[in-house]
Amino acid sequence: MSQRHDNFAPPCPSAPTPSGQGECAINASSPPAVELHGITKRFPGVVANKDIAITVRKGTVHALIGENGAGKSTLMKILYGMQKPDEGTIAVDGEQVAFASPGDAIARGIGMVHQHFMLADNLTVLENVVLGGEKLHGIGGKARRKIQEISDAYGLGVRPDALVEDLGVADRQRVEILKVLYRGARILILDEPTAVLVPQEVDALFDNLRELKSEGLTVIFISHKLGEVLKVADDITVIRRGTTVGTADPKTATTKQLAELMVGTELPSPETRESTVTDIPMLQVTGLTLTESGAAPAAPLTTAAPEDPAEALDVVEVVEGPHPAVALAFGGRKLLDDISLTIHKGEILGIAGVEGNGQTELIEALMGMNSPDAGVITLDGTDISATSVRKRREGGIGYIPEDRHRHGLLLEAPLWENRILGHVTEVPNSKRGILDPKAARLDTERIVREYDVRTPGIDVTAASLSGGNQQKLIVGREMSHHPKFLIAAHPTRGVDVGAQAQIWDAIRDARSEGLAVLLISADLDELIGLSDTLRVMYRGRLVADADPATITPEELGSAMTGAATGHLEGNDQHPEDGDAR
Ligand SMILES: Nc1ncnc2c1ncn2[C@@H]1O[C@H](COP(=O)(O)OP(=O)(O)OP(=O)(O)O)[C@@H](O)[C@H]1O
Repeated sequence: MSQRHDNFAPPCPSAPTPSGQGECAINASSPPAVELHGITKRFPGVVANKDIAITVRKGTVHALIGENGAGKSTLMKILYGMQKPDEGTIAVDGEQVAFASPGDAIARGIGMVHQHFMLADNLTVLENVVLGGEKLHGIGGKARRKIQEISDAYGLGVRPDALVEDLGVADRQRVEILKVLYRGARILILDEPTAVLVPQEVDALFDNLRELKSEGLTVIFISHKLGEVLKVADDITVIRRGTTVGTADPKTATTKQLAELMVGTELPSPETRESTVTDIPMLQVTGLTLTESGAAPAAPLTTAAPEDPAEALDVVEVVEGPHPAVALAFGGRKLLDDISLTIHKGEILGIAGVEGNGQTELIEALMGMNSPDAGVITLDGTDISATSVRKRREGGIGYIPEDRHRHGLLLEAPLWENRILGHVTEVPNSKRGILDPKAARLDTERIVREYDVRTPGIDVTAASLSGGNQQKLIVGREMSHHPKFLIAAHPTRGVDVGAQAQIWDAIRDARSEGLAVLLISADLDELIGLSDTLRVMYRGRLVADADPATITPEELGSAMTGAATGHLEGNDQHPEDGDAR
């Protein structure tokens, strides 16, 4: 497959070129916002960045794309002072810089918004923004005025006194953006900013980005969503296997061309194949209810390195919350409100919903990680409502978690131990109840091969894999146990287009052999394309059904924000939901 296309130019040279030479032409009077030249970064067994050259023009939105493990995050961490390059130079606004820490980068006007938001829920927007930046504008009236001023200037619509826990995902993201602007950022790095947004929210974010660049700010963002990249970027740099392979012009390039340049394959489509839904129920949930103060916190799998690997590789213990009657007496908010659903053998049931509407609690209830106040869960005809996480896993539940760092991996453990995680008693990890590291290692090597996990070996830690490669390892592990029922939460989040197709294929192949799947995804194309049945979750309730064959992402997106449209088969009276509300 050709690596270069007519629309692609070689990487920009480090020095500004005279005008009239395509995308690299930069107004000589205005130095580029960022110039990276000859950046090389090595990790044991891996060259993450190799002689990278990128020129980011001031006042533009610059997209960084590339397959999983290509080196995008490493490069941005270098620009933000989180990591030091082994070789190469960085120039900001035409001046060479060397950052020892993010503090140095912030002082030079560089801000980064991470994929995982870092706001304190129980504080207000104002408190979150000033936290750690008290010296800038104090903590009172001056800070408030500054926040309002920034919010108005860039159309962010942020309310200083709102409590962060009351804000949706898109609002939180705007607070994060405001926070870096408050600290004086003129160059913003956004790491996969649209991964958690519905289509309408993506459009609003892009309006904000346009606003920022019209004020002369520069945005660099990492994304795997090529359609969005073409919509908002002024320049696109493609990274492949650690090095820049070209820049693309969003005015003329297509997603197909970008995908080819990135991974050498065509853009996959998640369209559902022929239906394989049977009438045999695999998972049945009736009347599942969970109130806020009764919700048990979901403990992490464990992050400390334990002495006994078998102990570490087992799954969480449930922490009991207060008695349900106590919780109700205090009038807790319902996180799950009388949820009933059935997933049949061979069926993928997709749940659409803005994050924070009960999806996490539903997953935790199905896995046995919280204690619902009421409701019955049966798996393949057996009541599992009161069984442990381990028993549910052994009973055939596969689990691709929402948060792979909290619930999917032991970050400091090697890959082969992560392959055992959650399946410690099962073949091939154990033989007659005794751990079999040799077999587990061999099987890890198979998963690495089959799922194309890019790694120098199976003894490196999970933390050293790129985000997408961590995801491939988890999917490979879960599918290897041939579950009866799979909880797939954002199964392709952070995964490049090539690996995405592979994960979709793995799920669909297993479905055609009878796997029942609960699919939760913020990627509405994926949700619509893969699901046989769609339900919409809003404020802890399943409020509507939709037909994946006819619904559009936009229609689904508005239903998710609570405004069910006529295009949905509005479903206050779904047969399984009990009384109409
Ligand atoms: N701290 C580290 N130690 C060892 N190897 C690392 C470390 N950080 C990154 N790597 C390796 O460097 C390479 C580039 O990783 P990076 O996270 O930059 O990729 P990426 O393009 O951001 O991928 P993704 O799209 O999956 O997030 C990968 O092979 C990764 O395993």
